Amino acid sequence: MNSFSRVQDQDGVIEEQVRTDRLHQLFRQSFSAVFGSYLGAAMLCWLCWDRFDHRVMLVWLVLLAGTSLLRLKMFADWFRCPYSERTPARWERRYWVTLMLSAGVWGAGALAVMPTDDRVSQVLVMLFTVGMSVSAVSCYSAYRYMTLSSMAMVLLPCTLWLLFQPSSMQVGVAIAVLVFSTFVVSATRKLSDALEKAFRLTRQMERANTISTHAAQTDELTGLMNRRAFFEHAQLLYAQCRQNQQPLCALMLDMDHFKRINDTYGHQAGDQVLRQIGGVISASFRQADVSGRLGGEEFAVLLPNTSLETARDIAQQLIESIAGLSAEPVQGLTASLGVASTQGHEHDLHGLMNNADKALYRAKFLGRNQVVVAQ
Ligand SMILES: Nc1nc2c(ncn2[C@@H]2O[C@H](COP(=O)(O)OP(=O)(O)OP(=O)(O)O)[C@@H](O)[C@H]2O)c(=O)[nH]1
Repeated sequence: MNSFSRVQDQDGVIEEQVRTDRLHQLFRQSFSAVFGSYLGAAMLCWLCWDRFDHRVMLVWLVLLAGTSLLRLKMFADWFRCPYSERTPARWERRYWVTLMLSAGVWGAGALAVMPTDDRVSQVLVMLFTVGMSVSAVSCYSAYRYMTLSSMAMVLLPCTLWLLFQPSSMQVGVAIAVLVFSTFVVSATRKLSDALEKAFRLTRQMERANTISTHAAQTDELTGLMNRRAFFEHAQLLYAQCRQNQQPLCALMLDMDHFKRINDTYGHQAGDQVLRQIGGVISASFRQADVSGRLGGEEFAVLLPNTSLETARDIAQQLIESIAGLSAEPVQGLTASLGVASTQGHEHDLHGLMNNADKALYRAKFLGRNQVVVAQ
């Protein structure tokens, strides 16, 4: 994969994360709206009890109760759903459908209960529909299209009806509502843009932080942990093994006559060898093991819950894997290894590493290309 498509890929991941953040925000923001919309309708009915047709009012409230229950069921499913399954692909459509149902019943019901010959009731109904639309801005701002369409479903039926009435007062109210709505519509754009920008910035900062942390901990040449990161992880592993009363083994590896490789084939060939050693180490150990390049051509690995015998066998296999490497034009690569364990010893991490180091130098002293176990 080239760097351009990698960047595109990462941008795609961020876009998906932003979409998911918006969905979570939508669910967080709008739970109370389910009760709010029903209460609004109930309050309007109570205020206009003597002015509305009771049968129409009852049908409206029953239908609204149905859509509210549908929405509550959706929220219950959302809260029960595992975090990993709260994805836009799974929830956006369901949310949209229930919202449209609920807003549609609200808007159509408001028109149905509104008496054609009672101006006071008409103004009250309009007051409530405007109130409902404004609260949609605060509840659904993470999704502009949801805000706008729920506003339209609630507001438009009554407003359009008023707009085509003979009285100038009714037409005036409808025009005022439409003018007012245009301001709200432009506010929704700014609000949802600001939210999206905030989500994107947060995700980009998280990504930059991950990249810089990884860079600060990684040895560029081999891809293994660098010295500092190795000792940070080693401390944690040591404490964990001590707490669980498990043995911890340390392997110290040093390439033999590496200076000769550099001098004979050049520094770049030496770098290539180190890269290959990094590859062998990465491929040879478990996830629970901690490995790193301590500097130059020296590497270390910590093996938790491993006996000294197993660690020695692993070190021997490592020598064989290195001998089998083909790093043209370099031939006959060898390494020396020192192995030590906390088993039967009372030393701390530095004591353990020191013992492995002493064993390594003994391996060098004994002629290199071998494993020596610390006594
Ligand atoms: N190519 C390359 N060489 C490095 C790097 N870091 C250290 N070296 C070289 O590794 C060599 C280490 O040499 P020495 O410490 O004398 O060890 P050696 O030649 O391997 O000898 P023994 O360890 O005694 O077998 C030096 O020449 C360093 O310059 C690196 O990142 N890349």
